[in-house]
Amino acid sequence: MEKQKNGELSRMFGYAGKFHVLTVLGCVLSGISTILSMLPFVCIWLVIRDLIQAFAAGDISLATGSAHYAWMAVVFAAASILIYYIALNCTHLAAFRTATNMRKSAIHHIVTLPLGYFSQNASGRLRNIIDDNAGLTEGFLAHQLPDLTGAAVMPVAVIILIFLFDWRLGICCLIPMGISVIFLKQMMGGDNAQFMGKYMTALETMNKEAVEYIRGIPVVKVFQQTIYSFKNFHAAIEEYEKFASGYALKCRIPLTGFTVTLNGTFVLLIPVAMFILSGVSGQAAYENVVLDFLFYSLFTPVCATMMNRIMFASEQLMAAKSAVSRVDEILQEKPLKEPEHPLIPADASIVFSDVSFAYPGTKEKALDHISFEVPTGKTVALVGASGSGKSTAASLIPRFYDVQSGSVTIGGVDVRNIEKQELMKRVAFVFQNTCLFKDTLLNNIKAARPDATREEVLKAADEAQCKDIIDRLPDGLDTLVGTGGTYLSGGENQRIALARAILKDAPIIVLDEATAFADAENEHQIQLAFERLTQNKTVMMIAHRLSTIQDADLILVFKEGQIAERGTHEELVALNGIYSSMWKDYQTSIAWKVGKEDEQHD
Ligand SMILES: Nc1ncnc2c1ncn2[C@@H]1O[C@H](COP(=O)(O)OP(=O)(O)OP(=O)(O)O)[C@@H](O)[C@H]1O
Repeated sequence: MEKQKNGELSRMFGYAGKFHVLTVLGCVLSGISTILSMLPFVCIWLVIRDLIQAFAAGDISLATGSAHYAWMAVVFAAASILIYYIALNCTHLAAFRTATNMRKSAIHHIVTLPLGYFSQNASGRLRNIIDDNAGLTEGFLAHQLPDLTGAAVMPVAVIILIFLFDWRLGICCLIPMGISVIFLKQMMGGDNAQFMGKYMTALETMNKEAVEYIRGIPVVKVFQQTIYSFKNFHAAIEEYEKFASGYALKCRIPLTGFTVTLNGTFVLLIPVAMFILSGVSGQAAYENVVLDFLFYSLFTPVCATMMNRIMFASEQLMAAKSAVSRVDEILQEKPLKEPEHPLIPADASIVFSDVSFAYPGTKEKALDHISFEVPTGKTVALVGASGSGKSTAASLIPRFYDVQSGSVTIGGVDVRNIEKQELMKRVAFVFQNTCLFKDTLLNNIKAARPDATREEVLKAADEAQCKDIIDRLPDGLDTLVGTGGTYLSGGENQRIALARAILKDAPIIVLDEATAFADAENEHQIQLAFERLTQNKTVMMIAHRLSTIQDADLILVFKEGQIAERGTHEELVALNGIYSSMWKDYQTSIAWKVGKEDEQHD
């Protein structure tokens, strides 16, 4: 993976676009607000000094400046709050824009990636990276970054105040701050600097496994299992717990040191003040030391608060840096390579020439030197045991993956030399699991061809035998389906998928186990829809139900990534090999089923 040249912060600014100016402005304002927030302490000190001096002189009316200083304190405090409010508005605006742009960039990029990327990266993980990480960055830029800038101004202000009042007491304030930085470094530096990346990976894995677990809840319920049967989820929780508690344990001592040091400033301040007092003589000098001590007493908690803010902001900075890197990881994934000189296929024939393919990250070949031809308008059926490579072969036609050796051609052109849009126009793919978006049925079917009219959608739905579904739904074609919408059965979902494919009217149809989830009634309707869909098309079809493929022009029997047998139904039955025994098994199962039904009718 290409290494990012710029730091994470500048990449965050990159996402903000022109809005990054607002982040900078917000940080500057936050710094000004911090300085202003210290001035009331100076004013209060001046009020106290005025009062003490007047009191010592025995005439309280001499404290003429007190009211003035008190008002100044109010004005500075109000100005500090107002400026901080404006600062946060600026940083929030920029943060919202940054997070939105991060999400948009990732989502726009993701749709350009080969489909195979999604089988390697679970949806739970991707959602976590895109959504949660953008949220994390938003929180950091909106709140912690301006606080961090404000906090960075603090030591400078303390140093100035050291010279303004008593440098010895000022140093007493600075020493704990300095020591607390050492503890802070222990918490955030060394091995712990890598912690946030590992922690977020553990969190992503846990999210991914949680999604898998929730998807599998029906299995858990039906088979009376417990969470422990989902070992991966359990392991992910334990891994997460290991990181979280491991980090907490590592931070135990430095965090205690940090808190104690910051809150223990008085341990230094009081003896040093007493030491200074022992060295002065005269009431005025005595009063001055007490007044200076009072100032630092007031000021110490402000230093502690600031250092705490720095600590939380530093932690958030680690998280935000890691978040940006994760989103960048997605953006660096290579999109599907577009051909430099795209070619147009002459027809809808498909040719696999000596194709071999192994899934990314695996050594085992899912397809091993596969060759076959499907002339335009003909049907090829792929059969074979589970895991024999049928779906893999089908997925190479629309370039869900690219072959590693050999070639897949459509109309004489290698699919890698066909423009993505052109390829998608030519191939309609009906998946094993049909995904319906949370939208109306109309829009779900229209996804295949967004410019289709309502009439065209209705015609396609009718041809896909969806009329009964539309009539049954409360708002017909305008009924909301998909997650949270009206429920459709597996077979009904597949008929909708077939309606989509009919509407698309692509010359090549790839059907992946289109009847797998259907009951008898649905299967009959799917069969009718399928016949309509495949008229005059080149068809590649994967089916376990041998009844649906007897008329195929070519049947390929897959075994461990290779084609073990090929021919028409009759030829393969006569061959007395794998297909013939599959066919016998199928015949037996049909006979058994018919026998059962007869028994029930008797
Ligand atoms: N995304 C993937 N990553 C890694 N290996 C995979 C992936 N998808 C499939 N495989 C492996 O590739 C081989 C072929 O799988 P494929 O899904 O093509 O078989 P299939 O014949 O279609 O099986 P089924 O009938 O069960 O769908 C199997 O060993 C499978 O485990």
